[in-house]
Amino acid sequence: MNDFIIAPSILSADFARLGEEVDNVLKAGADIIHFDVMDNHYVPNLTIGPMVCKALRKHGVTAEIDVHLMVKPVDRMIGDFIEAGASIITFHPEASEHIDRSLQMIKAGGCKAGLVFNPATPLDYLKYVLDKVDMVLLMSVNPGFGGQSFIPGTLDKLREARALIDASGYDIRLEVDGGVSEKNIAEIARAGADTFVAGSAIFGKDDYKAVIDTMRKELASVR
Ligand SMILES: O=C(CO)[C@@H](O)[C@H](O)COP(=O)(O)O
Ligand SMILES: [Fe+2]
Repeated sequence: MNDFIIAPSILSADFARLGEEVDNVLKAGADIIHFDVMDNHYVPNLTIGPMVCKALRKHGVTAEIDVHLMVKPVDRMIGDFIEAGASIITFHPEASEHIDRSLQMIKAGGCKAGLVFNPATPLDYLKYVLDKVDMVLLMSVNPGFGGQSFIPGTLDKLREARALIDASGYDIRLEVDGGVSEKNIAEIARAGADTFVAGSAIFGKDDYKAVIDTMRKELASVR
């Protein structure tokens, strides 16, 4: 696994050719696949569920699948995604009645677990579960749609999250999601992120490899 992880969001892929799109973006140098699950309840949009995750595994995808649950309630979906072949499952703390239990369910199923913080959600929950999370995901847009602009205040929040993670001594990835592109990825990495979700910036272009190569070049200038 690279020090910096690039996680294309398939939300912006061509769903009619999803297997091929995932193969192409992995061939182009992506590290993992970001899989956005929206329920038209927690967020005002509806996307894909465990059956599609399972279909990608059946298609032959072996890369990690990073499932971002934007659903409420959370717990019923956890078992389904474990069974469907998810590698990482993250959820929004406001959407779970019992955050600690949801994290434990994910870990018990052999997946990595993470919490997702919306732009205006404070990081407070995190300090009580640092021993149970493998990933902290900061939303840099309000969840529900691809193609939105990066909210600049996320940079300070990333610095805050990075300090918390480093002080904890645990091995926790810090992921950022929303409006990430080759233009701002270096600045985002300097603020402390190590895992970068990008949907429209990659799938919105014809040459996925060219975008990912440029992102890696930008990241190389950071460390
Ligand atoms: O979770 C979400 C949106 O809610 C994301 O994963 C988006 O899919 C990112 O899309 P871009 O902002 O990179 O286009
Ligand atoms: Fe996402």
